[in-house]
This record gives sequence, C-alpha cells and structure tokens, in this order.
Amino acid sequence: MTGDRIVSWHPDPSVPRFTPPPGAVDAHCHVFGPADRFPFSAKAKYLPADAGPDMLFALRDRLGFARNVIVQASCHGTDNAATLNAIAASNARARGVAVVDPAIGDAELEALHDGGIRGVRFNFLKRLVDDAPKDKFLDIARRIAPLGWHVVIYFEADILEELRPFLDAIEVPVVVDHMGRPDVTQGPDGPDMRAFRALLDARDDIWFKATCPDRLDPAGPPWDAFAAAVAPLVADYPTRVLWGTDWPHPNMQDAVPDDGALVDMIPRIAPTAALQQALLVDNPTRLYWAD
Ligand SMILES: O=C(O)/C=C(\CC(=O)C(=O)O)C(=O)O
Repeated sequence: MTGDRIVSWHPDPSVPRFTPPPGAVDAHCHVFGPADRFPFSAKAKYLPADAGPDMLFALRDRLGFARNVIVQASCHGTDNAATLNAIAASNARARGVAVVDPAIGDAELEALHDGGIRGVRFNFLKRLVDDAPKDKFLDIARRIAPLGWHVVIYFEADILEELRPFLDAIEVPVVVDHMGRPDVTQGPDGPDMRAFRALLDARDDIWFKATCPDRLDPAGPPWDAFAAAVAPLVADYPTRVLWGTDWPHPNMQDAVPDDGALVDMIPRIAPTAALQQALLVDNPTRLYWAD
C-alpha cells in the first residue's frame, strides 16, 4: 500500500536566494497524514505518501519563513484532524483553513476556531471532489460569519463567469486559490486575467493567492509567463494578495517544483520591499492572525 502512495514534493529543495522579511507567512500549504494516525478519506482522489508537520516545519525553516497557513487537502475529506494536529504542533506558528461537512454543528465550528482554523475551503475542481453543492456552501458561509472567518475557493478559469452569482452571494471575505487558475500564457491583459480583474473590482473583500507557477505555466521553470502575467496583478491589488508554496504540491508528481525556486519567484512578482512586506507579512497577518 505505502509503495503505491504518491510523492509529489522535491526531495532536496534549494535554499532560495531571496530572503523573506521577518514574520513571513507561507499562506498556502498542506499536510498529508501521517496516515496511520490520520487516514485518508474514502473519497480521496489521490493517495499521497506521508508529508506531516515535521516535514512542513523543516521546509518552512529552510525557506526562511516564520509561519504557515495549512489548507485542508481534499484527500483528507471533511475530517480536519491532520490539519489541526499540524497547527497544534506549530507553537502558534500555523493557522488553518478547513473543509467542513454542511451538517457540521456550531460547537464543532467553535472547536475548529479554537484549533486555529480561520476559514473554510470550497473546492470546485471535478478531478478532486465529487460534488460542490452551492446552496450548502452558501449556508456554511452564513454560519461562519460570526466567527470572523473567510471562504477560500478553488476553481478553474473556465467556470468563473458561471460562479459569479454564487460568489456575489457570499457575505464574508473570499480568497481565490491560485487566482482561479488563469491561462498565464495569455499574458497580463489576456481574457482570463481581465475576467479575474473584473471579479476583484466587483468587491474589495475578494483576495487572491499569487501562487503555483508550477501549475499555471506550462513552459516550466523559470516560469517567465507566470511572472509576466502575475506581477501587474500584485502591483494593482497589493493589499489583498497572499503567497504560498503549495507544498507538498498535490498531484504534481510529474513536474515536482523546487520550493527554493518558487520562493525566488517572489521578488519577480513583488519587486519592492513594501510589496514583499504586504504579500508575505501584513496581508496574511490581517486575515489569519487578527486576534
Ligand atoms: O492544493 C492545491 O492547491 C491544489 C490541488 C490539490 C487540492 O487542492 C486538494 O487536494 O485539495 C490540485 O490542484 O490538485
């Protein structure tokens, strides 16, 4: 069984040339297991090898980061125990985003808050989840409002227009994973980026993650199309952008990125110290360490 489990992360990431500012947050990463304590969901679409908190925190230190936001990965379904375990092991240096069953009780939501969760994720990728019930998601979004949480949403660019009424109906802040996966080869003014900018312009509480050159730029490192398409977006929306490694890079086993090279993308999309401070420290602190 273990032999069949997927390894999607670099065995020896380089130490980046770029030094993140003090307090920097890797605001999009995951943990897998360890599966003997935290089994994968029966509905998991991929079965990764263990990538637990010790590995995550070693990478954090190697890359020069101070904190993590751990996003519940689909392979763990709606059982957030592995994410909570990692947050608990972090010495207050991690917070998290959960995936919840629509039937979750208020007491359980409170317990997630006490465990460091500050948002819920709605995943619309058909290859990752069987269904994405918008009515139930809206109900969850209403119920998390008193906790001060936000919604993290993962979708691909081709369904952005279809999702607009749903997004408009969410009354808490919304964070869009990987900018809604635009085709970065279209350039900064291509149709996907224009549609995404229209979304950002519609509401000032929609945030995005300037993440995943490895997923979005088919040319591979040094991901020049990603840098060209994303730098203007960061420059134009500097107060609502986050950055993360996406470690352990679920489903990227055929093109495993070097995490050090991912960090070296930061000064290409956020070239000034002020932008880097906003991207890596001030913005994620506002969203995840407000209290
Ligand atoms: O982790 C990511 O950002 C992207 C993923 C995996 C994922 O979201 C999940 O398993 O929940 C992907 O595109 O396969």
